[in-house]
Amino acid sequence: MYRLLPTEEDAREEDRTASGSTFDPESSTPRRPFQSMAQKFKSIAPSFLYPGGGGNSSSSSTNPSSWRPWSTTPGAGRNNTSRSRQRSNSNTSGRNSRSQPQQQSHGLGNQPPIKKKEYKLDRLFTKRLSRLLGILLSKHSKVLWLYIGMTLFCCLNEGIVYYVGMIPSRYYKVLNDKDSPAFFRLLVVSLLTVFLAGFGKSVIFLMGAVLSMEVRQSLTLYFHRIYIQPKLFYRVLTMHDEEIDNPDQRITQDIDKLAETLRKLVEDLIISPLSIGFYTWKCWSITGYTGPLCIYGYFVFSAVTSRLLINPIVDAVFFKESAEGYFRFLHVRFRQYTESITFSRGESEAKVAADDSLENLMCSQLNLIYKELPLKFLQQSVSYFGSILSYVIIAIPIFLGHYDGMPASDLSAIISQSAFVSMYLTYQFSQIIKSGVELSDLAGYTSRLGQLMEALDMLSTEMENIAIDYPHEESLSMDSSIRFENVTFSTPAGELIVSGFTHRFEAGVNTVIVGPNGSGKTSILRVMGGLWPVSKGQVILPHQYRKDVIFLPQTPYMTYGTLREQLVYPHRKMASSVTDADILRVLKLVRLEHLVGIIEDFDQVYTLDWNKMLSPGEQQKMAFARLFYVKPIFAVLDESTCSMDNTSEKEMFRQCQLLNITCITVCHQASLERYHQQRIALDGHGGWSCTEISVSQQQRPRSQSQPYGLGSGSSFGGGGGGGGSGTVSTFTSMEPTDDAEIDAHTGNVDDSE
Ligand SMILES: Nc1ncnc2c1ncn2[C@@H]1O[C@H](COP(=O)(O)OP(=O)(O)OP(=O)(O)O)[C@@H](O)[C@H]1O
Repeated sequence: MYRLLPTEEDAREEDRTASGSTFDPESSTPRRPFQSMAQKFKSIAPSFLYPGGGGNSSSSSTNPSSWRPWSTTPGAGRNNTSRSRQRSNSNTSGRNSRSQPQQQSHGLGNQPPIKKKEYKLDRLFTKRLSRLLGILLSKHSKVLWLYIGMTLFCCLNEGIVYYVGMIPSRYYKVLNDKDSPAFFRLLVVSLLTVFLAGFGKSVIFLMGAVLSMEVRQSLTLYFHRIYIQPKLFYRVLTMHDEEIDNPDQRITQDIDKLAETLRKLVEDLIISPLSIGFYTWKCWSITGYTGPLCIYGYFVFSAVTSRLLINPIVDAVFFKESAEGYFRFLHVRFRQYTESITFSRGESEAKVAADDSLENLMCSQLNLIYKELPLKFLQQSVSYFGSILSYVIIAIPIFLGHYDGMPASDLSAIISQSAFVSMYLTYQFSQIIKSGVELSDLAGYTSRLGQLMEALDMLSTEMENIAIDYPHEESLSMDSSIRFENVTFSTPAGELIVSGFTHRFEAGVNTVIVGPNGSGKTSILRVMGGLWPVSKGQVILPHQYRKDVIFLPQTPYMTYGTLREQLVYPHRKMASSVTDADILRVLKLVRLEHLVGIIEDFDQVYTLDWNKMLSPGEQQKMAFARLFYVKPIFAVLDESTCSMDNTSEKEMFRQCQLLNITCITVCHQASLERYHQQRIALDGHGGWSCTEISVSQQQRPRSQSQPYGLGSGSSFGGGGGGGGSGTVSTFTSMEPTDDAEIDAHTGNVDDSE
């Protein structure tokens, strides 16, 4: 069966077990000021929150050279079994890598330290941001046009804002002069301009919101394109889940937050250079050089101080987002495994895990809040002090006597103008300082997305190299067999699974693959499907491989949609060509006719309900319905009938035979042999054997059939434990398994039919 990799939760559970301690949120130390909180966060956060930590730099997520061993390098040659094993020994990879850092960091107070300088505003950030901006600002992108439109509109609005800013000084003048007609004219004009300024601001807000949406859409589409790719998707989620935590969260949430942050930055800063130039000139003309000098000095001081305060925030944002992803992931898993948890009465353990994860999240959030505090303080002080500064600036020329002899009405107008101009200039600068927080958020999100992009790049290169070094060739002839020629392959952790496997899966000859747990039965299918590379040999697939070979996993994927779409999954576009008669025919073949009474009609869309409406056995039948609709040459079945009753199971194989579908079956029930003509047995140490299943064996009642591993006369090809291929040994080394019991137990029922 397809093996679920240990998740972070499993890892942490192992971690706790190893340390002999259980985290109890109730008894954990009370929250103390920032330092102790951060320490506590470090101590309880899962190790994946510290990429490359634990003093074990080889597991760093950002260091390409430390990528997991299974990856191939350009031009890597064949015969790398021993090399991959070497690599697996020297690297913290695969299953070993999961436990190693945990052993170092187990318990609650022995976590590896945060790599303080990992995420900050540096060259790497600039590189990653430029790449993201490159995606956004490509030639025909709407983002570019929105940005240009927003810039123009902001410039226009700035003109109106300046006009509004000058209105008070004109009021001072007309009021001082007691000029009533001028006052009423000014009133009308000011009302109109204020209205225009308000309208301008709301249009800018609208454009900003659309811009943020477009940014999100463009980036998400880009990530969908590079992430949801054949095989690569699988590799990220199953083999690189340690390096890239929660890619789903990065795509669904981090991009959204990045888009929102970019919107704020653009809105705040889009025309800052223009406004700063203009208001510097205006300020100079009113106050002389002292005004701009004071404001610029003030800005430089604030900018340097805020720069120092930003870097720690970038780290904190990154870790908070990781903790957020983990927390959400845990709840998704609860939903997914709700029944298993309830059956095993695991609710309290689930609660502890959820509380624990929430505690991590709260710690990282508090950590972020504390780290943002000094910056917030600086920002607030900068903006309040700015208003005082504007009066200090005009005070200088007044006290120096530059405006001596000027009428009071003119002087008050000048004071008002100067106050507005210098306040607006400091405001522009304070916006830049304020953007510091946004910039630190942006850097955090950029790191997370940058990491994902880099990992995906690396994996696609890996995939290309796999394609070059270990080709899964599609046969050029019309030969419809699947051929393994001297194939050797290992697990991602480098453990040899099968050595020198040579076999021809012929159409019309059903083959069963058997062996103890973990011996590599599913892995042979993974190699056949091109999910795993081989280190030696070749796999040759039928000419129309995609059409002729269909894989049925133990837990089929129930797609969201109509029954019609369910049936043609994954070829949704074909749904319209499926007639109602087709549906009824295949439902009957798999004994799911009762569905017709359950669903409203064949075009009614169902989402999660498919999993609720169909039991695991029925879901497996639905997978067979897809198979019977497509009628390929080969059906590759990975324990695909394990949840079915015996009668249904028998019926599925009978239908396969009637429809000329050849089965390649991985299974544990020896009873299934009766539907096959060939048996491939794996010993779990690289050895394998292939034997014919005699007619008498096929028809023997199940209670008398031998359990796997005891078939006399079988012989191994390949080297047990990685020995030279071609050695022959008897099959007796394999232990009898529980299959005998299952067999005897279920056999009676079946045989009675
Ligand atoms: N993604 C992975 N990373 C590391 N090792 C893996 C991975 N997937 C599978 N393995 C290892 O490969 C070996 C073979 O696994 P496989 O799933 O092929 O076994 P199987 O014979 O199908 O087992 P079962 O009978 O339990 O279904 C196992 O030791 C397993 O731990």
